[in-house]
Amino acid sequence: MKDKPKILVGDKIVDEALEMLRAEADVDLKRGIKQPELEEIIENYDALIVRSVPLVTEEVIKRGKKLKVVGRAGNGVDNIDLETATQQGVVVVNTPDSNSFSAGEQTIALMLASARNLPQAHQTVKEGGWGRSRYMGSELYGKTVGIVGLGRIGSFVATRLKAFQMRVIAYDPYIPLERFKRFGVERVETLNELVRQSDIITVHTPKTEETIGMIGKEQFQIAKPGVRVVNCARGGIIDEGALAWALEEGIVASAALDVFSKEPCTGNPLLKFDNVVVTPHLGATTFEAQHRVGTDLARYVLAVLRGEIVPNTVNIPCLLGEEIDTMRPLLELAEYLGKLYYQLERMPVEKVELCYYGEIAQQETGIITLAFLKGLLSPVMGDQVNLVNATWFAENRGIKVCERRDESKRSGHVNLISVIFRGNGTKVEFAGTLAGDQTPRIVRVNQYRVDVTPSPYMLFVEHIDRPGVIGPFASALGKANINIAMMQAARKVKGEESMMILNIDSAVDEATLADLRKLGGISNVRVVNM
Ligand SMILES: NC(=O)C1=CN([C@@H]2O[C@H](COP(=O)(O)OP(=O)(O)OC[C@H]3O[C@@H](n4cnc5c(N)ncnc54)[C@H](O)[C@@H]3O)[C@@H](O)[C@H]2O)C=CC1
Ligand SMILES: O=C(O)CCC(=O)C(=O)O
Repeated sequence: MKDKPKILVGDKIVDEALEMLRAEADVDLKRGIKQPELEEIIENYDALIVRSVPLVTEEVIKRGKKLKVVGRAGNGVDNIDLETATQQGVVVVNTPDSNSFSAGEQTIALMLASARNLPQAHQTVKEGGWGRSRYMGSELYGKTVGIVGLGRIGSFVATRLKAFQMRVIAYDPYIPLERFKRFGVERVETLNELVRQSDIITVHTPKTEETIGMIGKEQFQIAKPGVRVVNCARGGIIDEGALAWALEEGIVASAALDVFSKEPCTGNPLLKFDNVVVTPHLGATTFEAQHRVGTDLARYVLAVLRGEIVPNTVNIPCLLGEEIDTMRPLLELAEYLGKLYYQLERMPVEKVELCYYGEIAQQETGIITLAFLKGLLSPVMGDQVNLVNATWFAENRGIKVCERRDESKRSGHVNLISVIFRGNGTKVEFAGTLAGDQTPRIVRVNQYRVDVTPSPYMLFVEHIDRPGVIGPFASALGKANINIAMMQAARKVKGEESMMILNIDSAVDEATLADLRKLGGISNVRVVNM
């Protein structure tokens, strides 16, 4: 019996999620695990589950010799070294949709709390005071809110703030105008334009090289006096030093922060300002979000461990849940076409051209190309290659990969994947399609038109097209007790070099192969295992 996979859970996830994991795996829960311990024990685990801590560094991933998947219970993956995970073939999955409502609501809660001085007033009353005049606030009604990043959370915040009758403007150069229209948001062309017009600025981008410090001194210098800022995305998107300066200068009326460049944020200079409202990274901390995050992630991690493709895989092209089912047969076909190459040919590959014809050309083909590369490299690299690192391995082996899409049908097929391999000045071509029942079929092997269903044991035989060749070949297999399930002969020109492809029911041993190769009219016999 196969050993159960081992999963290390490095932070709190809901009990229901733990139960789901325990049904299929051995689970160790080490809430709040520290870096040195993580590095020491990670080699024992197939999967690691984290929240925004601990850091999943290069060291952690490289030491995780068995590690197949890192699950992030939440959205931001800035605590995971994605590059190393990708190189090592470790799948990184997250649950970006599961906590958006909570993070969006926290943003609005923070916005209101800081505009109305709620935490400060609360504290005064608790301490026996009253002091109503000290806590004069501002309405949201009629104000302009500037949203930086109109993704999941930004758009959630936009639609809620419209109900407050605010004017909502947004800056997000990476999304089409249609998305702004859908949420009734005015698009501004530049960040500075957003800053100039906003009474409140709220940031909702990921933390990237481009977004770190994007609201900095330059922006505070052109902002409306009395601007308020909210950061419920990632610490440092609003530059903390520049914010402290703008608070000192009285440019910023208030700031509300759920996230910090260093967390926990003990000792952060922003804490000394009365008009800075803070929470300890609570955006996703609701019962509902944690339930969704935990159970969604448990499902994804277990599926990856079973070898399935899941939505929200961060380091392969993103697929939606329902797309995966449509894609599965195409991925299988592409992998077969890849697997065929090094089993039939010896020429080193310099360039691969994948051409997607027909309906398939309308699909997101990136992942199909990955499946092809996985198939291509696995006969020479074994299990270490997977969808995640296939591109990296191909690049490292100097294989250039090009994709082309053409929506017209080719050779009468509704879908066709054609692959041309180039190297040493020569060219090899395979093509495949899906039959009506969605089973993968190989329909071209170089100049031969065929129609073959890939199977675990196959023989590709080059022979002369003349009587008395195929019969003895089949008899020799029979004598070796190897059953032929299917057989197909293809030729270009009558009487010349031809190809026969056989699906057989068991492996052929070396001695039988040697006998087959000696038969009259046979020029080459190659074994293909799919
Ligand atoms: N405080 C908390 O507990 C939580 C924080 N988050 C954080 O919230 C942020 C937003 O999350 P989602 O909305 O789910 O992400 P998302 O990926 O759906 O949206 C991000 C948007 O930012 C835009 N963007 C990227 N670079 C930009 C730039 N330079 N200028 C303007 N726009 C840019 C993208 O085009 C995209 O539309 C992330 O940083 C995430 O980690 C998410 C959940 C909980
Ligand atoms: O609660 C957490 O783990 C952090 C949530 C978060 O920041 C995220 O999902 O990006």
